[in-house]
Amino acid sequence: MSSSLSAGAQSFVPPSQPTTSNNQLPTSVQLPKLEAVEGAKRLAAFAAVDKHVGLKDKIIGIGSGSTVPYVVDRIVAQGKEANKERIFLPTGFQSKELIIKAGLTLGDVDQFPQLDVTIDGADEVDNDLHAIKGGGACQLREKVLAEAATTWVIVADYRKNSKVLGTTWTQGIPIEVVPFAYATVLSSLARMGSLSKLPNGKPGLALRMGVKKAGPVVSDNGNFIIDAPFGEDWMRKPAELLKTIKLITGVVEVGLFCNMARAAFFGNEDGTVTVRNNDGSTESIESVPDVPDLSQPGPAKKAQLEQEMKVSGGELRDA
Ligand SMILES: O=C(CO)[C@H](O)[C@H](O)COP(=O)(O)O
Repeated sequence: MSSSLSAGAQSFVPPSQPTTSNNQLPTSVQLPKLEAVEGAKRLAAFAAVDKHVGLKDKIIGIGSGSTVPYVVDRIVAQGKEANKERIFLPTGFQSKELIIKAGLTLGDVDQFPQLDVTIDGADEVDNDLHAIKGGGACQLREKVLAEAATTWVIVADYRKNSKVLGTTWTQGIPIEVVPFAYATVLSSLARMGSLSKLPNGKPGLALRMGVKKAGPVVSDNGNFIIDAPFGEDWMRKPAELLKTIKLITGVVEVGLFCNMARAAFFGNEDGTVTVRNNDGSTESIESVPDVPDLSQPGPAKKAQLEQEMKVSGGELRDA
C-alpha cells in the first residue's frame, strides 16, 4: 500500500550510492519527490534495522509493501562484509525482486525454516501490537516468516498506529481462501456479522477484484482474497476473531497477526520514530542517524518506484 507520489515530480540525480551489478542505476530519471509519509516509512525502517538486524543475524525475512524497500536499503548500507554470509527470505514476489535487485543472497523457508529476524510492514497496529496485514495479499507467506522468526518486527508510518484495529484500516481483514470455497466462506463471514456496507456507505464484505485484470486478485499461492470488515465489538478482540475465521473451511490464512510482534516502529511526520515494544514499553527516537536527504531514495526504493511508474504509466498506486 503505497501513498500517492504523483505530485511534485522532479528531476532526480542519484547520489553516489553503491550499486550492484544487477541493479544498475541510470544517471538521471524522473522520479516523484518523496512526501512526508514516505519519509516516515523510511525512518521507521531504518530505525528498526539499526535496532534489530545485527551482525549475528544471518537468516533474515523481508516482508512486503512500500515500507520494506527502505529496510532493504538500510541492510545493504550495512556493507558487503555484513551481508556476505546472510540469506534473505522473501514473503512474496515483490520482496523476492527486492532481494535479487539489491544483490543479496536469496533463500526460501523450506531451506531455512528458522529465521533470526523478519521485518515487515502492516496495514494497522493496535495498542497490544496485534496487526492487520494483507493489503498486498501476501499475508500467508508473511505469517509463515513471522512465526518462524525469533524476532518479528513491524515497520510503518504514523497512520498505522491505532488503539483499536479497524480505526484507520476500514476496508476489512484480508483473508486468503481456496478459490473453490470463496462463496461459502463469504456466506460464513456474513453469518459471523461481517459488514456488507461500511459506515461510510462503501461496499463492505467482498471478494477482492483485480485492477487492470478482469476477475479476482490471485495471491502468490494461487488463492483468492476476501476483505471482511467487522464492527468494533469484534475488532476489540482480534485474537478471538482470528481463531473464529481460521476455523471456516476453505480459509487458508487470516490477515490478523496477534501476539507475534516483538516491536512496532512508527515513523512520524516530525522526523521522530515511536517504538512500541511487546513488554508494553514505548520509546521515542528523536533522530535516526545517517539519513540522506528525503529526495534521495536508496537503490531498492528507487527500483520499486521505477517499476511502479512503469506499470501505472506514471501514476503510483494509492494507499
Ligand atoms: O501486509 C502487507 C502486504 O500483504 C503489507 O506489509 C502492508 O500492506 C503494508 O504495506 P505498506 O508498507 O505499503 O503500507
